Amino acid sequence: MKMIEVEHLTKDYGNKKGIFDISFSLKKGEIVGFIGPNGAGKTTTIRHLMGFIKQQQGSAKIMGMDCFQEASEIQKHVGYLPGEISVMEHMNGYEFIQFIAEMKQIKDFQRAHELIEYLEFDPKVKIRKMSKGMKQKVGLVIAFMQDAPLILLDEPTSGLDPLMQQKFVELIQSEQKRGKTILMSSHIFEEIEQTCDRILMIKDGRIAADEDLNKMKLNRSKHYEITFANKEDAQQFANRIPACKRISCKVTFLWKGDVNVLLKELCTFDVKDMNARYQTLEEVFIQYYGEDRK
Ligand SMILES: Nc1ncnc2c1ncn2[C@@H]1O[C@H](COP(=O)(O)OP(=O)(O)OP(=O)(O)O)[C@@H](O)[C@H]1O
Repeated sequence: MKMIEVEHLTKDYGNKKGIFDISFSLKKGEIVGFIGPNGAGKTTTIRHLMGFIKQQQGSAKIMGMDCFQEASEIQKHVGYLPGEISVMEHMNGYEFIQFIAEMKQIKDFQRAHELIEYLEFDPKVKIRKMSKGMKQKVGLVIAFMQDAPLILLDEPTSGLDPLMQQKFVELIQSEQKRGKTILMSSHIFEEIEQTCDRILMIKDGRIAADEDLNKMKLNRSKHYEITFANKEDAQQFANRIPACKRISCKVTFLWKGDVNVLLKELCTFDVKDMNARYQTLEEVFIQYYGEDRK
């Protein structure tokens, strides 16, 4: 059975806004990044999965259950971090976590305590006095404390500093080892690259890409930057390399073939410096799906 199964899901808000004919599924144990520009439809899709919105067409199922009709049953099995956390400002962090735990009938607080310690924040601070990042940590504790098999995270690292973003990445990696299935929306390719097996890209309310990241990593090219002793050499070399760019003595290009072919070409020139690195995931996406992917 699929953990998530979305088929032809549509919610038309008018003016070309909403989500249109969205289909995808997640198997148990998959960690999937949901990426797309502001307003693309990520939150709308996730809110359908949580049963907060009724679809106009199509269907959304979690563990075989209809997301809207069986929302309360589904929420028992799903950890959820909303994009915007609406919290009880008068409570402190711990009181709020307890309040949600009671609603979700969670009896064991061990995991919540572990997460509070891991995310390094003081849960006794009143929520109204918390920074955005601290509130986000409260939201993360709530999403993970239930030890649910499926976790939906809407912009999980928004407001977190780089150190905490890294801790978040490690948290996802350890949850994956524990067999969790996770769908997380993000604007940050690097974060998706570090944590996910698959990437779903949404644009203008439609799925624009559904790619296996490991296959994509195997297929990516290397980005070379070569500095020649003079402009003439740089130009002569550039004439032999398709789709390269030359600025003064420097030539940059992508290369996927046999590196020996490249080295043979290069040895006839006076090379001053050479840098090579794998393309980033973001660069691969720009290459496949165009500059306007965001
Ligand atoms: N209740 C609503 N009524 C009308 N339009 C809406 C409603 N909810 C969302 N929209 C519109 O639908 C589109 C998709 O919004 P959504 O919040 O799903 O995008 P998103 O991909 O999560 O964006 P972001 O990255 O900014 O959070 C946006 O244009 C938004 O303005």
